[in-house]
Amino acid sequence: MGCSTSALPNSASTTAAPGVGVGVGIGGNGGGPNAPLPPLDANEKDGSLLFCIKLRRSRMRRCSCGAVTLQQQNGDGSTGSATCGDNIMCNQVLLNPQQTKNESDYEKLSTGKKDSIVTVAALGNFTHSVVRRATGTGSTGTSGTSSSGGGRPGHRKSSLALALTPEDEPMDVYTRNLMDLKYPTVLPPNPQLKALLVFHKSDSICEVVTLACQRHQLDVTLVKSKEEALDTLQKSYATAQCYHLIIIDARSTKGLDAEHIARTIRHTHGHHLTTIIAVCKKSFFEKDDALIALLDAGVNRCIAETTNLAMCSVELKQILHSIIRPHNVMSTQQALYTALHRLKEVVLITDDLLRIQYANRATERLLNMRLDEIISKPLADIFVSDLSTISEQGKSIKEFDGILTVRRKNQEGIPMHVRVVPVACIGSAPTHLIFNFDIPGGGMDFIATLPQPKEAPRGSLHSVRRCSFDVRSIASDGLRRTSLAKLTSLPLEAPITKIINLLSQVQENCSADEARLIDKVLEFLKREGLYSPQMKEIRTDDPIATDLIGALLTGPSVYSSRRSSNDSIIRTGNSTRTAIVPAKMKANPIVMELLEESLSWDFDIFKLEEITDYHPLLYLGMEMFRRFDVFATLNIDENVCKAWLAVIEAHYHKSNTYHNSTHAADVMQATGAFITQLTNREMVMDRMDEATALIAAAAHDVDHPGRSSAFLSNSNNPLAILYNDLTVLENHHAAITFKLTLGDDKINIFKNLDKETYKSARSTIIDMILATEMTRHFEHLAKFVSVFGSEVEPRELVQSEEETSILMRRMLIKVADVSNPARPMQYCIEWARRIAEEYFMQTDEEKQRHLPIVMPMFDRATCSIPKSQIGFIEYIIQDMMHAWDSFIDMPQLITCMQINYSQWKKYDEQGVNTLADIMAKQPPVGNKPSNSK
Ligand SMILES: Nc1ncnc2c1ncn2[C@@H]1O[C@@H]2COP(=O)(O)O[C@H]2[C@H]1O
Repeated sequence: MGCSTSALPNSASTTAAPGVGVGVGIGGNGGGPNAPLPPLDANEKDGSLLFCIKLRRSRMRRCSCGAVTLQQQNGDGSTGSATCGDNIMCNQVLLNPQQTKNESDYEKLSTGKKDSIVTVAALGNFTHSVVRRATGTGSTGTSGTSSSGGGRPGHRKSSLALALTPEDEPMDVYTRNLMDLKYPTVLPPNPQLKALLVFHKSDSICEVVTLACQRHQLDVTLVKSKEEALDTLQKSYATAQCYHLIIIDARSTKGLDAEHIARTIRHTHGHHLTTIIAVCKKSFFEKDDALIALLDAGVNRCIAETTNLAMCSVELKQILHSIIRPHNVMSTQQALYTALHRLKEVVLITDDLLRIQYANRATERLLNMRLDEIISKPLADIFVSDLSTISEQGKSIKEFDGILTVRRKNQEGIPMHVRVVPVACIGSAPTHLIFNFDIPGGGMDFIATLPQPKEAPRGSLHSVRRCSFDVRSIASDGLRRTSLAKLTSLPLEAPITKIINLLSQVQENCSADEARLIDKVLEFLKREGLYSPQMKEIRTDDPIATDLIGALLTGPSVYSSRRSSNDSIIRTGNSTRTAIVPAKMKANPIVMELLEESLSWDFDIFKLEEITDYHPLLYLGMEMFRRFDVFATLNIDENVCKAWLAVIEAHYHKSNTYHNSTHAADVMQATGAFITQLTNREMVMDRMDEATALIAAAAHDVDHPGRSSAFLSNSNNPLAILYNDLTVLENHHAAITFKLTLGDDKINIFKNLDKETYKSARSTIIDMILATEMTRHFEHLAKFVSVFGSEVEPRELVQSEEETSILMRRMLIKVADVSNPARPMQYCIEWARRIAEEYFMQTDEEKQRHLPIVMPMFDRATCSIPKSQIGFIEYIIQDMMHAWDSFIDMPQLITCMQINYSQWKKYDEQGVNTLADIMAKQPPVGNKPSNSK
């Protein structure tokens, strides 16, 4: 738990911000404790001083004297406010735009000298009121005499100064400096800055850092361990708070692993703009490796330890200026993008070579094109008019204003009034040109009368830009979906999506009552069951592909009629396997070296299998758990996780050539790689989602008997009886995972979760494991494509954001489960060999026991492995990989898949068919799996 600074020594000395907020603008005030009031400037008349109040919608406002004023927005627009204190002159008064009309309201608030509202100024979207401040004795200069302010008597905080950093600025009061006006940007949010200090002991260095933070009016929380730090961040996330600055003690790795903490924080949702500082030993600065490792882990700056408060304070001040302030400003760009995107006016931005870099939604509508048809195109493609004048003008940094004819898709040109503004982003030559189109007749009505693009995803190329969101917010980020545009071209759109699209369109133009009814209809239509797959017709003359695809995608009923009378029951996994946890697992340097690459797509899982003596899941699992901080998320000891992995691994059958613990480790590895890529794309899953995804991956095939569900049904296996032939294996994998886990306290990784969290984790894990069942493959894929590739907002297609997240997690594990055809070729071939061998063994047993033969073509004597792989890729893998790549942006999946596909085609042409043929061409990777249990 984090301890508040009140527990720290000297925490009381936080009141003043010495030497900051030098008054250089309107109403500037030195702001230091003893700073004199600034001289009157040209704006002052009759002893009055002008200053700015930015009007905001928030209800709680802090007056500069430190008290909080409550603003009540009344229905009629008037504002009822409480004053800040007992007869104290308040030098900020909280106004809304309506209030500015009513000076008397304001006067009522100022119970001392009267301030008055002089004018209202508008800057961008924000309205500012210029307020004439009463001066003279008893005025604001002495407001600090209030006991409510918490400031020293006579001290006036820097609230009226032109603040240099947000922390210098008082809440809700901004003055704009010249740079802001010249290079307009959205002013950053201006909350109380919070610092999280991670020091494992409160020594003199920690004390000095704390004091320096307090000097700069940071709200400090001190924690002593990585777990506490992450816990505090997680809690702050839940309460929509944030830490702007995190300072980690990096002086020794004994107490804290600063590098790991920094990396974890940096990968945690919402922390890409958090400033992370490492306090290092002075000696670290003599050699660069330790510091570079910290910086690579996401630390913004390393500072040397010091017991000198002044030095530390200056260092901190520089950080506030040069990192935190720009980060705060950067964080506001999202608002600008959103505003631009939603603008009814047509805005388009090109680079200096007139290639389109950005187009807002209105541009799509105007041009009747989808974003992927617009972005990166030469501007000349969308104009009939000659553009040479513009480019000439652009080079000499002049604006253009004139009539140009725009070419709509498949239509004749439309003359438009176009204004072009060149902008220089770096250097003085224009790097970008902003195009603003005036619509003839004005307004959006004109655009609405134009035929609209049929399948335009409502997004922009900025989907690829870094956007802050987690999977749950996918629904609210229209931008994100552009890269999914190509999904709509997959032949998988469920008819239901079309219906919802049409109804949503009708809804826009109907009465309120009709709209309500349509809402109800939509609610029904969004229910899960209606997303029956529009299954791709299997058009293949190849009997092997037909066999395989049929067996994978069809339910058990097909086989039930083929049951033979002399079916027997096979024994399924032994639930009392003993797990051997290698005692020295950490000490093996070869394993550790290999695991360094454990998030890479070409990770050698077969080598891991070999060097861990068939314990790849234990080693890989611990590495994944460590990397994704599962121990902290589950609040569980590492040894419990280790024991859990060992038991789960022991319940995978070594005798299976494919469905063994190496496959589980492989799926877990792919899951880790996908989570990392989602994080890179800032589509962050929360920590619990990551943990449950990894657990589901590790356990998703546990106790697999090496035979398919159809085989179990055909052979009256007790599991098939238990689960009524429905999703037999996956139900068993999920059930046995929890049976094993809950059955032994020593491996119960969930034991420290509260009831609700456990319930939700359990449900996620079960859902993910069940999603690996192939009979619902097209259903899952169709829904994923429908929701993430649709032009309709995802939230309009699903019941809830949680459902969106579920769809994503299902696809994640599905792709991980059958990612082997998209792995580097040598691994892909080895997996194909292993699955073929397992299928052959099933066929052998079916023959031997006179059971129906589920895949007759998978006979070791005759089967063509390349043909089976070609079919598998064409019918199962290809569309799914494209869909997933569109979502996650991992082009190597597609590249590998295409290379493998070509290789299988080549083998097929060469007549390289049987396992023996393949082996001759491509010897197995790693050790051959043992065939004995
Ligand atoms: N390379 C492959 N070739 C053929 N079938 C495969 C291949 N990889 C995975 N599968 C099948 O896809 C199924 C996915 O779910 P399972 O792991 O239960 O069982 C898997 C295999 O039956």
